[in-house]
Amino acid sequence: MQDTAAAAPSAILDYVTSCTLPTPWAQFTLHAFVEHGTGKEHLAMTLGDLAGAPPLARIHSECLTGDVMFSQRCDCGAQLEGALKRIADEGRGILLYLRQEGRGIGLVNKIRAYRLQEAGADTVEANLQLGFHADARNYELVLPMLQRFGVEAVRLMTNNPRKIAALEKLGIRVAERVPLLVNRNAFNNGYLDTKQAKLGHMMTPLAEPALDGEL
Ligand SMILES: Nc1nc2c(ncn2[C@@H]2O[C@H](COP(=O)(O)OP(=O)(O)OP(=O)(O)O)[C@@H](O)[C@H]2O)c(=O)[nH]1
Ligand SMILES: [Zn+2]
Repeated sequence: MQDTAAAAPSAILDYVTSCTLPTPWAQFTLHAFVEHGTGKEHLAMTLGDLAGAPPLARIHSECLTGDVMFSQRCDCGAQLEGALKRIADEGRGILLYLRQEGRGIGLVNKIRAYRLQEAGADTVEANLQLGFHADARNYELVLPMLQRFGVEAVRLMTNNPRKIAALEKLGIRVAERVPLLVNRNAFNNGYLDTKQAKLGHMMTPLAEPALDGEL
């Protein structure tokens, strides 16, 4: 059964239900959405009152290997943890967890792409060799998800200029970009350099105090 929704129904996904989610850093509320057509289950984690000034926000793309299995090939797990810690520090914010694994190509294809990377391709070349775009993600779900919480503008934790452009195209104002530079290591150094060189990621040093393990 669907809970009573505060926002108008969306044509592309349903808000279903929520529960409290205690984490090491704060007690969040976890919200479940189901996308029409694909049936994919997308999540939001919220903390505090989101009305008023643009809240701190993270739009996180699923990375099972990084978020769950502690993979050091990428920076995803550390970014997820860093984003939740920052929201907890402010006592207010929202994280959307979008099920677009492997920049939208899925887990099995990401593993194929990793295998090609072991043979010398970089992260972009591997996607292209498999017949995919370098980045196959779509952010259209973000608008109805944020609308569910009355959020029209955000302070976005990201290094990805294409994510900012995608949100602004949807009509979501990015009031500020908050860099999220975490866990550069011997295994993901080349991957992060390729993201900067070929995907335009902004790998600038932070102008604010670093989190544990942050660059
Ligand atoms: N296809 C592919 N996907 C990858 C690879 N490494 C990580 N990913 C996926 O990339 C997504 C995260 O993309 P990133 O570019 O790290 O981060 P972003 O969300 O675009 O940018 P930030 O907001 O700065 O973190 C997740 O869906 C990961 O599963 C890879 O080598 N190949
Ligand atoms: Zn990852």
